[in-house]
Amino acid sequence: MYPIVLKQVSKHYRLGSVDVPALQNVNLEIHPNRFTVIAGQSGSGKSTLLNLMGCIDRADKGEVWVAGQDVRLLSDNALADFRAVHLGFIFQNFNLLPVLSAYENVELPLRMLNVPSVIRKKRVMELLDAVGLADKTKNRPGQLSGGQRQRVAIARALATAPKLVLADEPTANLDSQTGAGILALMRRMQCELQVSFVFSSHDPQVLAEADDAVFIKDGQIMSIERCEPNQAPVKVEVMA
Ligand SMILES: Nc1ncnc2c1ncn2[C@@H]1O[C@H](COP(=O)(O)OP(=O)(O)OP(=O)(O)O)[C@@H](O)[C@H]1O
Repeated sequence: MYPIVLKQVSKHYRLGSVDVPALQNVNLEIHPNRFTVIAGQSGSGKSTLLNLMGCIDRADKGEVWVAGQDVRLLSDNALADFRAVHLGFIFQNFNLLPVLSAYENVELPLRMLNVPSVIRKKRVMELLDAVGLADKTKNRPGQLSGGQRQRVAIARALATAPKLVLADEPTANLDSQTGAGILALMRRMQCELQVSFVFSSHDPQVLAEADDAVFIKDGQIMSIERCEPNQAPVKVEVMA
């Protein structure tokens, strides 16, 4: 099963009396357990696409299937619950709560799902250990470097064991060396936990790490390249 399927998806924004087309008739399948990068220039529609995949926003037209669910059928409340169970999110600005410690930030999604405290503690400590921050559990975001904050955000995104993590420009606010470390960490977590990662990015470093690359321009998919290990990328036909 594909973690995400989009069929003929369109999205417009209204800016006063002006209609802004952000996505037009997008057809896309995200393959499981891979790094998929949505690449395109500023304003091409990457964030809009990621927001629809992450059930943060709704399409005007077309079908969005996430983890086998047609998300059009879910009410706003059901959609929020669905997101909490099935999806993890990583943002370029980390979006950690500044008043909470690293431990509490990672614990939060588990609290929201009423996971018992003993299980929460085990899970949070395992994840903070996995991202190399076992000694920073009490630090607040303001007491961590940018790379360390993004590590906390990765641990938080994985806390509920989602099969799909969406990352909006995850390396944009990091220097290239720290960004490379973050990408390597996400790759390791992907392999160990069998998670699909979907990134939006114009960072060449991120694109170089992609298994699958989706190139978008003016709200339309221009091309898709899928790359098997140790093989040259294969261009696949974009569905009209
Ligand atoms: N809330 C909004 N209201 C009106 N227009 C919007 C809104 N959000 C995005 N747009 C427009 O929709 C189009 C796609 O925007 P989107 O943010 O998805 O692009 P992007 O590729 O993520 O850009 P960037 O790389 O700069 O973040 C652009 O023309 C943008 O101006």
